[in-house]
Amino acid sequence: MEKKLAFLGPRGTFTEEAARILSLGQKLSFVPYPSIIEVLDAVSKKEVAYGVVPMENSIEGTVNSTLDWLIHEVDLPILAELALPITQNLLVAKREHPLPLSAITRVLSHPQAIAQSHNFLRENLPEAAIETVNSTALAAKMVSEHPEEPWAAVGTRLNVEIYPLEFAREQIQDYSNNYTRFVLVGLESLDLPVSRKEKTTILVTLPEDFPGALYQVLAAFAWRKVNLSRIESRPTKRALGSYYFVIDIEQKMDDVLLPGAFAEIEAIGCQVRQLGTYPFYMHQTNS
Ligand SMILES: O=C(O)C(=O)C[C@]1(C(=O)O)C=C[C@@H](O)C=C1
Repeated sequence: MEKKLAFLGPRGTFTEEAARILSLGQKLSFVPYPSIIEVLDAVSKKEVAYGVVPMENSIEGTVNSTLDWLIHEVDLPILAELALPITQNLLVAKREHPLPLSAITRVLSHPQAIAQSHNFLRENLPEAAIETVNSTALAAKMVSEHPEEPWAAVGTRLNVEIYPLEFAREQIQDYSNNYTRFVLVGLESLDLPVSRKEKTTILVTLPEDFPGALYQVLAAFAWRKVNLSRIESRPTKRALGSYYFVIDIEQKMDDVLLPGAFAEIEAIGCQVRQLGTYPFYMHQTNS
């Protein structure tokens, strides 16, 4: 039986696009789930073998629900990561006479997509009500199902092929260099293409009342000349002002350097949890 891969649905999300690129050449059946949390839970409960979810956008930053669920609720290794260029478009239902922008009363999309097109929406549709939903494709589907309403969705070009929609305006994102990083998670291994870039992500908990602990964590990598590309603090949810640090390391897990750095960090009372060691891919074009 074909293994299943869960993605943030419905059909036509950026996440589906990322999932298809990440699993190229594999025989997998794709299953849409209505939210990021449901994707991660489906993998954790082994309803599916793999899941793909968005992790970070270059304009809007971390997708908190992904990171928090991976930290607090499930124990799923990251198997691969893909950076995909994102272009947002204003989509309306297909109709006989084009709908002028000034007639649009409601704009629907995923909060990240709204945030990526904030200036365009403020300048061109100042009167429209902005409403957030679970994905860009859900917004597109809802707009296409109500052709009689002057509504618009912010979403991918792909949606125009899937739903009866047309472009009201193409390329509406506020910055042209718009990328989102997606992660593939799963409890089973997968044959992935070799990549020139490998990464390791860890979660570090600092001891309480230890002045300079974060400095010492960073020092353990610095003197080994290990490159870090991200350090992000997320609340532990246990007390106000108590944080985890999520650190992206620009190399795969090895036998010497990283175990040495982790042991040094643990020796000062920190906890280290590996979230994955995986290949990183960069995709240059999108649909
Ligand atoms: O709604 C979608 O199409 C998604 O795949 C989600 C998502 C996100 O969560 O960041 C993915 C990429 C874009 O940054 C906007 C939305």
